[in-house]
Amino acid sequence: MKELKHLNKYFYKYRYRLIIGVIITIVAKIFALFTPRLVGASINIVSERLDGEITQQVFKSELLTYISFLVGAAIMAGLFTFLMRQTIINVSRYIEYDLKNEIYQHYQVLSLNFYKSNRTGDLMNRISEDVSKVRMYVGPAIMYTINTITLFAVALIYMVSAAPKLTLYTLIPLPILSISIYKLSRLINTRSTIVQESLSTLSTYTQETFSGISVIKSYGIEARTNTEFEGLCSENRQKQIDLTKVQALFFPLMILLIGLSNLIVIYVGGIQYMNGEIESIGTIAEFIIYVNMLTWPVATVGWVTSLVQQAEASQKRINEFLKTEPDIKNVAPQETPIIGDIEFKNVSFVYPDTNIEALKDVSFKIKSGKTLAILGKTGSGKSTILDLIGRLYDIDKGEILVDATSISKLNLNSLRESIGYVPQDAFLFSDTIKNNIKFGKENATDDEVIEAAKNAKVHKNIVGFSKGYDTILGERGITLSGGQKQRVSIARAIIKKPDILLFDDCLSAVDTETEEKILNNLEKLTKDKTTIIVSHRVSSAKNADAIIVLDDGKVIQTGNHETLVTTEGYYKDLYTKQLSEKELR
Ligand SMILES: Nc1ncnc2c1ncn2[C@@H]1O[C@H](COP(=O)(O)OP(=O)(O)OP(=O)(O)O)[C@@H](O)[C@H]1O
Repeated sequence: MKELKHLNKYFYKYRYRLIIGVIITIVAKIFALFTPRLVGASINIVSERLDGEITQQVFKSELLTYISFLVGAAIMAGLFTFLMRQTIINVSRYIEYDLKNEIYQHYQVLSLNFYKSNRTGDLMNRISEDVSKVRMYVGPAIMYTINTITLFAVALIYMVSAAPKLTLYTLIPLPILSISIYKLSRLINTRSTIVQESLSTLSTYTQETFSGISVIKSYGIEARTNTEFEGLCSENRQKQIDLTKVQALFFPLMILLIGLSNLIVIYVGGIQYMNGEIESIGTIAEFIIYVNMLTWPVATVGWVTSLVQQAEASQKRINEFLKTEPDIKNVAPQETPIIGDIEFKNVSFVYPDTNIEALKDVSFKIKSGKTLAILGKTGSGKSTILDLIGRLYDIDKGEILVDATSISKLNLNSLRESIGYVPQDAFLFSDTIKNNIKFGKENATDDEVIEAAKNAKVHKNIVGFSKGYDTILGERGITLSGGQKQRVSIARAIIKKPDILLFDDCLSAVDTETEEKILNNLEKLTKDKTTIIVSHRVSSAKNADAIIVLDDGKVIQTGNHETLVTTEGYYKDLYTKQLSEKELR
């Protein structure tokens, strides 16, 4: 129960509703327990009339009274049972909602490293499956426990006062029932987990094949994927059948044990009645109802125990993540205004998960309002520089300064808000184009959206769609071409009018003519902003105020277009190669 202590703050938050729920549960059970007594009394009246002890008139009026009470008690029990669910189960839903939000908000502050070391499926499971299991503890488990305790307490008082010896005999099979249900529930849970795992493998496989459907079709491997899917499906079917087998035992086991208890009541009760140990025949009827009323709560003791165990395990998994501290800490609570001077001083960086040394002793400086281009072979560390400016990772050696202050000392929000970042793989949400652009500035007007799209040279494409800016993009924006996606992504960054703009090879899928037009627009827009353009093309770099060339994490060339085209090295070679390619076209 150690892990479940985390929920105490929520129990406290909803304490009044919970207390009312507990009172309602107790009242509901007290009303429910009137039934056996009233049935017993009604049968006694019948017996007394048969023995001629009371007149027909007394018999009629008493029976009618009992029946009215029976109906009244049933209605009240029903009403309070309804209210019981409305309070306790509702509280469990409130807590489920709070817990989900708590986990989600915590996920948001965790660093990229956390996301790399944990699988997406695992993150999703903890916020959905695990929270649902915890809810079962908060709601049903607590409700059934109060239910069982109240029923037992009240019923036992009634039963012992009516027939103590018979009570003892009646209760004998109940612990057996409870233990068997507990064992069965554990078996059901183990098998359900296996089924869940197989379902998640199946859905991951299906999702991947749908996302990569164009690759599957172009390679003509539909038949192979069909066979693999069938294999996974048949595995899943077998696991489901195994689960159904144990689930199917649940009710027969209960019926068997209820039957056994009924037999004991009739047999022992009958003998006791004949021996005169029990005064009235109605007591036997009363006990039969008690047995039936107590069976389900007793069964739930086993079930609830396994629910609590599962909830404990789930909460443990949730707590593991909630206790994870973000690697990147904000040490400056005050907002820091950013101008945009950037300096790297002997920066080295090793990716913690792969141990790849992506940057080695990198130094460069860029003044606010200037443009820096970074070129270099693939894997040379260009994107890493951009990630480090946004403090997605903290560095091991050296210093990164923004406005002459180490970025680790700047307010993290201010730093990130001052950056407009266009990633290498443009990620668009399944939403309208307009909202995808507005993502950069939530309160942007339509005119601002259009202006940003015009500057990113994508406006004409957008108005070409029948729904224009309201065109919904499919999953990952599949209705747009690669170049269109990149340009929408650029519009999203420039609408924000940030002080620092980072473009990560984001014109690679755009033809050189459009690239030139976009760069011209950007030149105007970024006049007073710090701009870093990562590219493989000289055309994107040639107008930059400064250019650095990276190779294997090291800066191997620094200068501007004019100086670098006249110096032997990577830049000049690239320039010559790309110039001849252009001439060939
Ligand atoms: N998130 C990451 N985790 C671990 N290693 C990484 C990560 N990102 C990049 N690397 C490694 O760091 C090195 C530099 O990668 P980076 O993405 O900065 O290169 P790049 O110059 O931008 O390459 P490209 O031109 O192909 O985009 C590579 O060896 C890469 O494998």
